[in-house]
This record gives sequence, C-alpha cells and structure tokens, in this order.
Amino acid sequence: DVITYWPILADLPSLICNAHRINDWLVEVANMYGLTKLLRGAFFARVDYLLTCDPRNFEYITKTNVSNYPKGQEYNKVFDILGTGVFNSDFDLWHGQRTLARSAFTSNNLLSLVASLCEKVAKDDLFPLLSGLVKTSSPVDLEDIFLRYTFDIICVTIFGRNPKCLSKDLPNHELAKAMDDALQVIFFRHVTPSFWWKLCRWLRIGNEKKLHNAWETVDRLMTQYISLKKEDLLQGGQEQNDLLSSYIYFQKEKKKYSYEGDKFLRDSVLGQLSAGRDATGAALSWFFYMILKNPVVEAKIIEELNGIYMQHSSFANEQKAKRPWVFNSGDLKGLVYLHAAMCESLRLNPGVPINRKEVLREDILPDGTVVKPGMTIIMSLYAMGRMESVWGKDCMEYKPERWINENGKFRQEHMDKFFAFGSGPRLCIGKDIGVTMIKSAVANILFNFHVELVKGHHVYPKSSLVLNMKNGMMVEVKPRVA
Ligand code: HEM
Repeated sequence: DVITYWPILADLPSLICNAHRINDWLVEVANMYGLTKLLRGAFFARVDYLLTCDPRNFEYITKTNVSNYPKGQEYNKVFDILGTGVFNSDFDLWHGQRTLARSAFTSNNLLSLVASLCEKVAKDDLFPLLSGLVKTSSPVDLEDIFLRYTFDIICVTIFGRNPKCLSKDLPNHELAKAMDDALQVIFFRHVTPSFWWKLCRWLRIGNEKKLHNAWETVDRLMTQYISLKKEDLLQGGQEQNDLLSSYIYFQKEKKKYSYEGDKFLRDSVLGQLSAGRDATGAALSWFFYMILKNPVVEAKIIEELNGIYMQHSSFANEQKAKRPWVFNSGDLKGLVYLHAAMCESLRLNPGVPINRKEVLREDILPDGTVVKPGMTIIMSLYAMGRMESVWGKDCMEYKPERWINENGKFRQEHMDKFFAFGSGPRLCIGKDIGVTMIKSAVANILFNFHVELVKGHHVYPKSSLVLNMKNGMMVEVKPRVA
C-alpha cells in the first residue's frame, strides 16, 4: 500500500519512509486514493495534513476564499529564517510587505533591469565559460551552472553587486551554500513531528545545528551587504536601481508599511533572493533537461530562434550576424513554441512543487472535503501536473503542442489548471522576472552550443521544497554547427 496505517503513529511512518521521494510519492497517493486524501498525524503530532492536487481546490484556497487559508503560524515557525518578509507573513503584515514589494518592483522597472542583465551575463560570463568547456571537453553539472547564473543575476537585482559565481574557476559563494543548507533543513522540518525538530533546535543538534550555522552566515552577509549599500547611497554618484536601495529609500521616506532597522531590510529581500535563485534555477534546469531528452522539441525551438536570428542577419547588410549570438528579451517575447515548451516543463516540473496553507475556520472545499480549523493543507503542484483526470491520458508525456491551438496561438484556457506560480493575491511577484531569466538562458545556450547529457548519468528530483536535482545534471558542451 502507498499509505500504511499504524496504531499511535497513524500515517506518519509512510510519510517518513517516503520523504526521500516525496513528490513522486504524492503522485502515487493521488493515483491510489484520489485527488484529495487526509494524512492522519500521529497522536502526539498537532495536525493532520490534507493532501490535495485538485485544481478546483487550489483555485478556491488561493483565490475564491483566500482569507480562510493563510500560510499560518506553523509555517511561520518552520520558515523562521525568513523573518517577516512577504513569503512568511499573513494578513496586515503580508499586505504591507506585498504593497512595498510591488512598489519596489515597478518603480525601478526591475523587469527591464533583469532583461538587460540576462543579455550581459550571457555575453560576459556564460558564453566564455561554456566556450572554455567546449575546448577542454570536460563534463559539467549544468544545474550548478544554472544556479550560479540565477544567483549572479538576482544578486545584481537585489544588491547591485555581481558575485561572479560564473567566473571560469567556478568559485563557491558562502551565501548560496548557507541558503542550500537552510532549505534542506526546512524540508526535513516538514516531514518530522514538530515537537522533535523544536527540541533539536533548542538543543542545537543534528540538522538544526546546520540551520543555526546557515542562519548566522546569512545574517552576517546580509548585514555586510546592507551597510555597503548604505555607504554607496551616502556617496551619491551612480544611481542605485536595485531592490535593496528601494527599501532603504522607503525607510528614509517613512513610507507606509516600512519599519526602521536593518532587520526590516534583511527580511524584505531574503525571500526574493531565495525565489530568484532557487525556484528559477530549478525550473530552468528541468526545462533544459526536458529539451535534451526530446530532440524534436530542441529542433523546433532552434528553428523558431533561427527565424529571429535571420531577421537580425538581414538588417546587417545581408550578412550573417556574428556568433555567438545573444537574443534580447524582446526577441523572445513573441515566440509561441518556446513559451509552450516552458509551460509544459513547468507543468511536469514546477520549480516550487508544494504549496502549503493552514485552515482558519471550518469550510467545505469544492470537491466536498470538510476542513477543520488548524488543519494543514499540502497542495502538490507536481502531482497536479501528472494527473490523468486533469491533463488527459498523455499527462506523463512532454508535449509542448498541448499548449498551442489549431491557429498556432498559445492556448490560454489551460492556465485554469496551471499553478506553477500560484494564483490569486499571493501570485508569485517575480513571475515575469523568472520567465525572462529562463527563456533567455535557454535560447542563448541552445542556439550557440550543442549540449548532450552524459551517458549513464541519471537525473532525478531531490527531496526538497524546491525541485532541485539529486545529483545535478551532467552534460558535455560542444559547438553548435550553424
Ligand atoms: C520560475 C521561477 C519561479 C517560480 C516557479 C515561482 C513560484 C512561486 C510560487 C509557487 C509562489 C507561491 C504562491 C503562494 O504562496 O500561493 C511564489 C511566491 C512568490 N515569489 Fe515566486 N517563483 C519564481 C520566481 C520568483 C522570482 C524571480 C522572484 C523575485 C525576484 C519571486 C518572488 C516571489 C515572492 C516575493 C513570492 C511571495 C508572494 C506572496 O506571498 O505574496 N519568485 N513564487
């Protein structure tokens, strides 16, 4: 059986035994018991988990009756490292943080900053690195490269500084490592009875010690970046158009919802740093993997890119434009097949595979399930993308064509069951930024390099709150013959 009931421990042993393959287990649970299933907590655990991958429930919880489904106090405790940023808050606190974040994103036109950064990083860092690998013919972990790419771009966006993790010697960054450690321990908190991890936290042992150390590193580095930014702003001169500067201005202007002190600044940007690096890096890695596993899709994307490239070539006095060629985000916006291929990958491999909420008042979900106050709801986006009843018999196949209608246009109606970026008032605020980073990397790498998976290297998901790869994605990079 997918779930075995134990006296006293109830369904807890099944959860623990499958923690190492949590996402695929959630698919099996849904296939066996239906789209919604109650997971009974051990008698000493405070909560039952309601597992659901029904799109109607998702829509209801995140949009229709959103005020009854906050992230909740337990979520705040599990993600305590994030402080009181937009990710980790509810009600008025969340509303204030969300309003400020929106204002910071739009006033600086963060999206166009990211779009130009993608081009610059491709030209200055990604291409030289990959060209170097072509020369040495050495295999490389492409997921690691992608996490460096998203980290460099998001650091410039947030702090105005490029840590240059894509330099040829691939330097490791303390902050990135601390974030990886923290994310891993937070995942274990989800599959461990809360009294146990809280005891370990108090005793500072095991995983909790690791989180404690990661937290110290994050705090030390954030303090450093904040004080450097304040010095930059004092010196004047160059205009600072990064996210952190916006929050410092908000404090100076005593803008509504902003608070004094560096803790406010830290909490405001830390979640964005993690989403920008981890969620985007994971979504990008799986998209590239899907392309490499499906050469027909790869050929179609290249054909579409070639159309754009030829337009540029003809402008340059009928000569072929020079290579390696960098696409700008404007070029990529209208590409239907590329967009369809990305959505199809996010359907099967959502960068954030699980979305968690708590029940405030008793309610009935659209599928008839009665939920009680305090219950935790785990919505598996990963399972939702793999359900025959939601996506049809070919749900396990990677088929970008699913997203294109008979007139060659993108099929908007599928968006009703596509929640890779959430929905409703808490819809991902960095969606367009993430999409820009992903499409830019895929187009620029595919068009200029021929990438092959290393034979025998098995790619599969790591147990984490972000859909990273367990052993990375080993590839060989070769020149692309035009
Ligand atoms: C492909 C990349 C990304 C994916 C798959 C993704 C996915 C998500 C998901 C599923 C949520 C949760 C919605 C909910 O709680 O119901 C979310 C929230 C959020 N995301 Fe993203 N995200 C991505 C990129 C980004 C980027 C690049 C940023 C920032 C630069 C960002 C910032 C945020 C923030 C601040 C929230 C919290 C919104 C709120 O609670 O009001 N995300 N994202």
